[in-house]
Order: sequence, then structure tokens, then C-alpha cells
Amino acid sequence: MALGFIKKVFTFRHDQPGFDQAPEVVTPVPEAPTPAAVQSELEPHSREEHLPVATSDPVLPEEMDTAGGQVADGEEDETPPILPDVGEMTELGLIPLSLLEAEALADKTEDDASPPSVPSGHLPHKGGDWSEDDAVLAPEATPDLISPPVGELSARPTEGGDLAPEPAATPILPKGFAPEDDASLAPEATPDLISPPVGEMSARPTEGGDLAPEPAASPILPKGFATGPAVTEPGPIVPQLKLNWFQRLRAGLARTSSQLTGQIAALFTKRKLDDQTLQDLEDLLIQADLGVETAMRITDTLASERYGKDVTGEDVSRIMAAEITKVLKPVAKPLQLDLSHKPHVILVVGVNGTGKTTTIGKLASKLSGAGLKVTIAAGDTFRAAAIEQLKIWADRTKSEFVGTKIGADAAGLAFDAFQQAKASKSDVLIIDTAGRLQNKTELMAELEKIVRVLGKLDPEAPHTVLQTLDATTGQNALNQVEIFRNIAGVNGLIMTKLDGTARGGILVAISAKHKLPVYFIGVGEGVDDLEPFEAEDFAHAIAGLGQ
Ligand SMILES: Nc1nc2c(ncn2[C@@H]2O[C@H](COP(=O)(O)OP(=O)(O)OP(=O)(O)O)[C@@H](O)[C@H]2O)c(=O)[nH]1
Repeated sequence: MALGFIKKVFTFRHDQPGFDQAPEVVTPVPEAPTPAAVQSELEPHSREEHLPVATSDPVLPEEMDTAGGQVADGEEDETPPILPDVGEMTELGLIPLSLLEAEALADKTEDDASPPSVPSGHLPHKGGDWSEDDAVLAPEATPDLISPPVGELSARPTEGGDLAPEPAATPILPKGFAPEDDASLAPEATPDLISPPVGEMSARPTEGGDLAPEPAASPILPKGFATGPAVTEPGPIVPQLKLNWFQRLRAGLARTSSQLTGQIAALFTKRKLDDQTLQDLEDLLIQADLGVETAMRITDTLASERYGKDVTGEDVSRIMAAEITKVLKPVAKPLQLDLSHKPHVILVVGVNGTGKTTTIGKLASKLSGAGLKVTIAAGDTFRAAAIEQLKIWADRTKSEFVGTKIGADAAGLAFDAFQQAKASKSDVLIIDTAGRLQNKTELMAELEKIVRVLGKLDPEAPHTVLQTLDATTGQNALNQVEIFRNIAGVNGLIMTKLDGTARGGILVAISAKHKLPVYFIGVGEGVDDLEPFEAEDFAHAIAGLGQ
């Protein structure tokens, strides 16, 4: 049963042990030597500005600054402007990994029973001068040279020997992340790798004999991704909903669906289906943000089935749900994590306020709750609140955190975070970024640089470029995908704020136009308010139908 969940959303390719390291308290990285070439890329901020912060020892922004270099009074955020011209950014070389490539990668991994080798880009910092080429050619990472990250490896199972390696060697798959269809993995992995559902977590006996809850001590596969350990820190208020997921989705999309179905019902009251009603319906569907293509699909199908006949609102809803499902099915995909990368790097981009930080927290919760080791990097160095907010999420999700001071070079932070995540053998590194669309040129340069710098440590990084979209922005979201796709090579989407919006239909238009995978949707501010995207559920909820 748990495996079913796993397969439902995420796909892991986990070829090597990773959770067998004992919890360790690491000291702050003194000053990781940086390749000259990279160093020059990261100016003007020095590498020591980027400090790992122990999750067990929350650090306030002030502390981070103190440790890593304070922002001098009067030091202002970089001045902006310059002007756009996003149109020319199409070819940035940031081509998203296509599905075919992803599948090819998956196949490759499946065929390879041996432990993954260290990517060619993994390099030790030697402190000397070296070029980008050196980085690529570097034999393999030298852990010794890379300062270990600060922060305890919370919940890492490293008890006295017996059960040590199992969690590590196991692909842990929360819903939305699932072990790949790897026959070689499945047999042994299944029983031990799949943790009991959340409810059973608390009953898990610890080594000590008692029953202290040790959620992070072993892979946990809660419904969806696993909710992870109970959140005790203050934060977003999580409503205690007793509804199941579909009911919550329907409730969230109630405004979208009631508006749509109400208008449709009014349109077809005592009218036969003719050219005029079809045209009116098409207009109505377009106004509901579904997009011209989908609107036409719906009216065409309706016409072929019911032309000249009486039509009810339910007839339209049924056809609408079926057509929307057809549009969404191809993009409703699990987020594939290639854990052979160690870490699999997820770069999260999107306009400010679309939910990047919150979504990172939700993802980290699911992943760490499933036993994966997660590092979060506060790459939005533009806003102090963004760094603080992310630190809180890191603490509550038992993730390692790498932050820096306001105004510091985001690419430098990303580089350091990648090194530290590698050194600490994190499974996943999630990097937040700024989203100042009002300054596209600067934003483009920053994201481009982040991608370039990450590529020095692993040519394939970032492995996933996720964009968050705020459903309430309607058509703007459509444009945002266009822009960020060109700027950062977005290869997957997460739509947030689908709770309470009347504009949920925009996800259909985006899917029809961009055909990018939609991995999750957010329906609230709470840590559990993120669910794998299910085409049929979403289509039914929009059409006001039952599951
Ligand atoms: N209702 C609702 N609110 C959400 C959802 N996701 C995020 N939010 C809220 O949206 C606001 C913005 O979210 P952030 O995560 O800070 O967005 P961001 O993109 O990181 O924004 P910056 O930090 O400004 O870059 C916060 O108040 C979140 O709590 C969601 O799915 N539903």
C-alpha cells in the first residue's frame, strides 16, 4: 500500500546508501577554498559570507550576519533597473530536461546496479587557481577538503550498528516521490524501505526501549509524502480539516467551479445547443481562464454529441471534465528525483509572493519526513524576511540550512550550499531564489549565474527547475511561465493558492500551452497543504463534479 503512494508522486532513483552516516555536529565551514574561476563569478561577496546554520541551533538573521559577515550599516540592496527584453532570453542554454531524457536517465540508472559514481563535476576546493575546466575534470570530490556543513543530521538512523545502513540504501518514497519501476530495487527494498503510515510513526519504539517518536530516524511514508514530525514551532496556522484530499480540493476550487457551472447552467436554461449557444459557451470558458484551445475542445465535443438537442449544465460539466482531464493527464507527473546525484538539486524560481518559500518548506517536510536528508539554501538574498522564513522552515522540517546576508551574491550562496550538501551527503538540495520580475535583466543575470555555477559542481545541475505559480493571478501566471522558462529553463511547475481562487482554470491553459509537468498543487499555507497533482481530480473539481 505504501509503495502505491510512493509510486504515485515521486520517483526516486536511489542507487546508493545515504542515510548511514551518524549524526554529527559539524562546525561552521571556515572558508571553503573556491576555484578561482568560480570565485570570480561570485564576486563581489566573499565565500565566507555563506554560512551553514545548524538547524538545531536556530540562528537569527543577525547571527547569520555576524557569523558570515554583517551587512554594513548603510549597505543597501543593489540598485535595480535596466530594462527587460525578455524576448531575447529564449536561448540561454538552460534547456529543461525533457521527459524523454528523464526517462532515459531512469533507464540508465535501472540498468546500473553498481553504486553511482561521483559525478565528474564534484570537485574539491584546492584553494589554488583553477579554471572551470579544472572543475569539470576534477577526479572526484575530496570530502576532507570540503568543509562539512553545520547542523545536526537530525533523525538520521545511526544507532549502534545493527540497523545502520538500511534507510540509507533505501529509496524512500513519499507520495509524489516514488521508487522507480526498478525491479531490482523493489523486492528487498519494499518491506524495510517503506515506513508505516504517519499514524504509526508515533508508536515506533526507539532503541532506548521507550516509545519516543523518532519520525526522522527512519524512512517514513505518510500519505502523500508523509507529514513528518509534528510541527511545534510557530508558523502558518494549519487548519484541522477533516475533509479528504478531494473534498479539500473541491472546496478550494469552489469559487472557480461555482462561477463556471452557474454561468453554464444559466446559458443552457431552456435552450437547445446551436451555434450561438456554442459561441457563448466558448466565450464563457475562455473567460474562466481555461484557454482558447481547451474551450474549443469542449465546445467541439459538446457539439458532436448534443448539437440541436437540449443540453443541461450537467451535460456540459461532464464533457468539460473529460476534456480537461485529457489536457491535464500528460502533465500530471511525479517529480523524479535522481538520488544518485547526491544531492539532487532543485532550483525553485518564480515571481515574489507566488509561494516559493512556503512550497520549499512543504517539499522539505515531505522529503525529510520520508527519511531523506534535505538541505535548504536561502538563495533569495534580496529580502531579509525570505531568509528568516526559510530558516524557520528548515528548522521545523529538520533540514540543514545554508544562508547568507542580505544583498550577498546568490550564485555564491548556491555554490556553497551545493558543496555543503555534497559534503553532508544530502539527498536533496532545494535552493530558493529571488523573483523580482520588475527587474528582468538583473533577475535573468542572477538566475543564469546560479545555474552556471551549480553546473561547475555537477554539469547536470540543477536537476530540477521548479516554478511556483500563484493561481490567483490568472492570466499573469501564463506569462510568468513564458518568462521563467526562458530565463531559468523551468522544467516543472507547482501551482499554489488554489484554495479559494476563482481562477483555478488557468492551470488548464498553462498545461495546454506549455505542457510542462505539474508536480504539486498548494491549497493552503500549512505544511501539509501540498498534494501531488491529479489530473482527473482537478478536472472534476473545476467542473463541480464528484470524484
Ligand atoms: N492560501 C494559500 N497561501 C499560500 C499558499 N502558498 C503560499 N501561500 C502564502 O503566500 C504568501 C507568499 O508565500 P511565500 O512562500 O513567501 O512566497 P515567495 O514566492 O517565497 O515570496 P517572496 O518571499 O516574497 O519571494 C505567504 O503568506 C504564504 O503563506 C497556498 O497554497 N495557499
